[in-house]
Amino acid sequence: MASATSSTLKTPSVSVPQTSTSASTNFPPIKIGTRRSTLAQIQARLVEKNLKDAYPDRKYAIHAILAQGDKDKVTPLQQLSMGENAKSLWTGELEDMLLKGELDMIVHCLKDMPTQLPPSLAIGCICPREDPRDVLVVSPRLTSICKSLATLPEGSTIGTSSIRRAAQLRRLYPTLKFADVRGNVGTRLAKLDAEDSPFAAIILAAAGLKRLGMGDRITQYLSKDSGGMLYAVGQGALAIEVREDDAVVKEMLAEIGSERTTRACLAERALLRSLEGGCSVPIGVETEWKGGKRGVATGVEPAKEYGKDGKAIEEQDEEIKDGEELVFRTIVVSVDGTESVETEMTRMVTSIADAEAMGRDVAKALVEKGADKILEKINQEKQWAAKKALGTN
Ligand SMILES: NCc1[nH]cc(CCC(=O)O)c1CC(=O)O
Repeated sequence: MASATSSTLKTPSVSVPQTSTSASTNFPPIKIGTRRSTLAQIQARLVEKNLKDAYPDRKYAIHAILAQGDKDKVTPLQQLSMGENAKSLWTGELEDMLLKGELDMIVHCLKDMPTQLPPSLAIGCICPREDPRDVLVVSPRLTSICKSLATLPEGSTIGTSSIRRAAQLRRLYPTLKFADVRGNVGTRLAKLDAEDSPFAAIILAAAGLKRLGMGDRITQYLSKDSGGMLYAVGQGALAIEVREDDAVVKEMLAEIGSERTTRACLAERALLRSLEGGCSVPIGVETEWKGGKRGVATGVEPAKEYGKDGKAIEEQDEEIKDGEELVFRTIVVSVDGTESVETEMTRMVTSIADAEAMGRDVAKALVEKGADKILEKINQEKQWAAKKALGTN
């Protein structure tokens, strides 16, 4: 992000108070909401810093709120996120506060945001994406002999609560076992490191570890070409939720959003929205901008380094170049890993509408290849499991 001195303040179309008159500093602070975890608070500070660089004369205040999903550590995630609860579990309180004006924006991991937001709330911007990949973190007991999924001892137990992660790995590594591991990133690492830990390794998002300054725990980066794993829709990107009618805050956020990340992530979310029937869909994606004038393949957001304080070390948010195309890969896998459907599509994406159309077309391509049958079966199994848990079956 631009530093405070070098940032170019474009003339906003609405009046964003930002001049260095004494009046502007008297405006109430912009209230930034976030969850209470260390990672959530680092992410909120990152957004605050980017806003400060663009609008140095405004004041900001971070409100870290304990979410329902953080309080309940017992109920299995799959169950907590069923039906009615799906939308409010992590963000319900924060959204209520935003609607009441007690907050002006909420910083979210885009991955955790439902594809449909409550009425009168909207995504104000999507910030430059961190590394979107999943990673393998091997137990310290094994790191000297195991550097990858392929070299883990047969029968090893991998900690992950994500059916997307487990299903993709079952497909390629049928001898591995999987078990739930819950809690924030620090808790999961502690469970892996414990003397009596049942886990040989866990799977985490690179983005969270890097933002926490714990990138040194990464044993293997996973991708289609390494380990055969595609990431979750929106993984690695931060999204800012706002009141739809708050023109001032939206205008401010336009300064810190990323065109590249926004188009790639909105394509991913349009795909998910097209496929889901009320339940979360275990789908892996990989999006990448390729070609154009630079002529080199780059990630969605070229590798950006974060310091231990979570601040971006290097500025990196170039516009999309002429001729650059979005490569969009997907996989849908049955829970047991025995059935799978994959697609790859490459297209010029010159607007958000283009991006969303591409996402919908990718969904069609997946359905044509039979992904709907895999998803239908998963939804049936989930509903059955939920009924059983509630004692109605
Ligand atoms: N499901 C929890 C969650 N939500 C976002 C991240 C990581 C950061 C990100 O994707 O932006 C994580 C942790 C993880 O999956 O390892």
